[in-house]
Amino acid sequence: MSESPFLIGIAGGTGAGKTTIATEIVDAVDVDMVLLSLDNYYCDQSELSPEERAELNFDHPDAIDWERLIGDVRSLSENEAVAVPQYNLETHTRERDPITVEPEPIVIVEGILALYHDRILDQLDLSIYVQTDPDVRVLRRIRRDIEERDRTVDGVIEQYLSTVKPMHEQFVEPTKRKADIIIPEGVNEPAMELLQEKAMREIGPKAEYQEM
Ligand SMILES: Nc1ncnc2c1ncn2[C@@H]1O[C@H](COP(=O)(O)OP(=O)(O)O)[C@@H](O)[C@H]1O
Ligand SMILES: Nc1ccn([C@@H]2O[C@H](COP(=O)(O)O)[C@@H](O)[C@H]2O)c(=O)n1
Repeated sequence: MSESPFLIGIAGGTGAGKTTIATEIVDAVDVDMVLLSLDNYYCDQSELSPEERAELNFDHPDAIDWERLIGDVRSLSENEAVAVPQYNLETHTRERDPITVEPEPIVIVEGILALYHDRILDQLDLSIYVQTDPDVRVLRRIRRDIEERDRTVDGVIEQYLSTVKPMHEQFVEPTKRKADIIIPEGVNEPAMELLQEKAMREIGPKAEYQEM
């Protein structure tokens, strides 16, 4: 692959539907893609006790290992493979072994702060902000965190009020102004069709070139 991949950033509050949108684009467009989630780039906290880890603020930009993320996005944009860290959201720790990810014609970077850092933003060809009502997001989050992240209702509510909501207002929501496109309420058919067409248009000539 000689050309640079097309880089898409998808930001938005917790539970907005970022992962769902990214996955739908990957599934619907007949081109190989890399999906890079900011959830993989949380700093390792294994030196702390489980109780101390659970108290951390995971919604402040300092929670993210930006150097690693910025380096990996740059490597993928230069068609180099990367070793993506694997993060365990139940234990708040980084797994021992990363997973090697090969470059592909489309790279999607997805996470609450995907549009926060200028060194990521500068590399993006298309920036998207998913805007979903806070009450919808928090209801989705309660269900997801209990089912998938081994959390309790009380824990989710406490975390939401103490860090998730204030950090959203301070750091996540303002990145909406940096987005090329704002998608309301997560996955919706017209928006998905437009995004899929856009991805195909951008990558079409490269895909044809690859087949030669
Ligand atoms: N448009 C939608 N309608 C209903 N449920 C949705 C929709 N989009 C996402 N969800 C659900 O909400 C939860 C959070 O969605 P997700 O895509 O993981 O959000 P994010 O990545 O923004 O945190 C998941 O359980 C998902 O299945
Ligand atoms: N150890 C961690 C790391 C992150 N979180 C929360 O995840 C949210 C971001 O993920 P989304 O899929 O919801 O975008 C973020 O709001 C953090 O609070 C966590 O709980 N524990």
